[in-house]
Amino acid sequence: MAGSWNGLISDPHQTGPSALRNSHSQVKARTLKILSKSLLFAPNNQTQRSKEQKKNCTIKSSAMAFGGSAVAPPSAVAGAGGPSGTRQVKLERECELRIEVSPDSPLRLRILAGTAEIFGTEIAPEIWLSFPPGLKFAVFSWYGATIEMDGATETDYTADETPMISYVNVHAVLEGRRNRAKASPTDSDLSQGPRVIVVGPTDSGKSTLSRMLLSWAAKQGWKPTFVDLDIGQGSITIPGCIAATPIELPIDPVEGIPLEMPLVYFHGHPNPGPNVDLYKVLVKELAQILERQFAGNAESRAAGMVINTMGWIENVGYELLLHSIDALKANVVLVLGQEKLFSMLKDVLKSKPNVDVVKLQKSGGVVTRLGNVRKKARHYRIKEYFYGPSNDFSPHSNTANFSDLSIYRVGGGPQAPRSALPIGAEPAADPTRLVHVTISKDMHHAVLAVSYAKEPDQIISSNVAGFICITEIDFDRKKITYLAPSVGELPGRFLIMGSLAWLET
Ligand SMILES: Nc1ncnc2c1ncn2[C@@H]1O[C@H](COP(=O)(O)OP(=O)(O)OP(=O)(O)O)[C@@H](O)[C@H]1O
Repeated sequence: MAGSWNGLISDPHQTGPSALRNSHSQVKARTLKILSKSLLFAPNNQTQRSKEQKKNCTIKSSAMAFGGSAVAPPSAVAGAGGPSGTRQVKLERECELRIEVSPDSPLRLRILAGTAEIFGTEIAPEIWLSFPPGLKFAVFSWYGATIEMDGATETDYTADETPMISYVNVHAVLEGRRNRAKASPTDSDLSQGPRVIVVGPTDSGKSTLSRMLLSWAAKQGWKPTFVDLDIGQGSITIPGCIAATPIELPIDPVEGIPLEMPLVYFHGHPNPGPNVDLYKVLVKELAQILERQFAGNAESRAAGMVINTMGWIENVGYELLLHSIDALKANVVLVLGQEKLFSMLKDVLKSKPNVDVVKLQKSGGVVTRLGNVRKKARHYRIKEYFYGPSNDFSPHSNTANFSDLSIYRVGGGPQAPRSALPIGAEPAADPTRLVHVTISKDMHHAVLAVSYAKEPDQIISSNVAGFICITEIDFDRKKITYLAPSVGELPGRFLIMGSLAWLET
């Protein structure tokens, strides 16, 4: 093992982000073609920006050095209550500026001096970045920085106590494992890099930690695979999905995960409750495809994966976590902010000596989101899918005949009539039964996934190309009008319906 999970790294220059840069830029030419089918439908004008970001990303290895954690208090503290206008904040080393952008207007921010990063991605000096209303984030500096803000915030304050050192220590251990995997013969088990799963209750900072680990790894030239199993607040595509995508560059702090080639499976609901078995089936499907992909690509196998999970950790939620750990063969379990979950997992996984269960502190900056905020966030993710994070995509309103589309639901309906069952047995709904749906007025505003399946019986095991939202149904002319991310025919005729709906406001 290349270091301990909670110990400090003695030589950050060996593990800092630029230490591996050259060796990895040599392998970069072999572009990762991880996923056979991409989200064709997804608008894709984020690439250029990510590349520019990369040009500007120059974290030096020293910027990731760490040691003690006692830090002098920051010299500027803006209190809650929505300061506005242009102002500067001086961040001391290993401190962070926590910001909730005003719900009504965007915030501009730039680095005037020093270096700082947002959730693992370094911010280019002097360039203004614009953050959308309501966004919650932190600007962290390893060595100190002066930040300028322009616009209103709901709150902004600096914090000198963060768990960042323990997080970067985890990164360093993962880095060691990736290097060891890369140096191992490709046909040996040792060539598999870390498969990290981040677990914890809702609002413990799972997505944020996943993002940091991915961005730090990408910064060093790895292309780790991000697997997002959080169907409520997923960050790869719209809610109701599980998805995976390679991360080739540090994640853009404003635009998020690039939608270049995600592998997406549609559950259709913002929590697994309505169809727990389907959730398991989809996680298994996704795991199998990734397994195949890793088998043929030593580079992505060595880089490994970071898996984000749901905050549902009790009862069935806990079972689903165990199922995901098993299906994706996770070998590092990072438990955020919950002692009970940590000891339960440690206990149940002690029979697997190759699995490390590591407890990490939750950041005090993580914002708790109530039900209505989560609902809003889901709505915003769907809007973002069609219109882009900066409202710069152009979705299209298209029309189709009823007969052109075949819409299915997964689950529901009795599996067999009572008469066909053994005496005393109750008919149960088959969770993976496909049910053909007749177009009705209830489908107004429904968000449907477009399946890559060629035949109905392939629908459950197929990934999806993208999504449409039904905006109008004309029963007289038997026509449906829908919003799609692009013009032209749908990439498949089979559509999957769940409970997701979106009303453009
Ligand atoms: N250090 C921080 N400072 C300010 N905001 C933060 C910080 N860390 C996380 N946040 C914000 O807190 C919110 C919750 O964090 P995050 O999404 O990582 O939690 P989560 O455990 O994944 O939640 P869930 O399980 O509900 O999806 C997000 O809006 C995130 O941007």
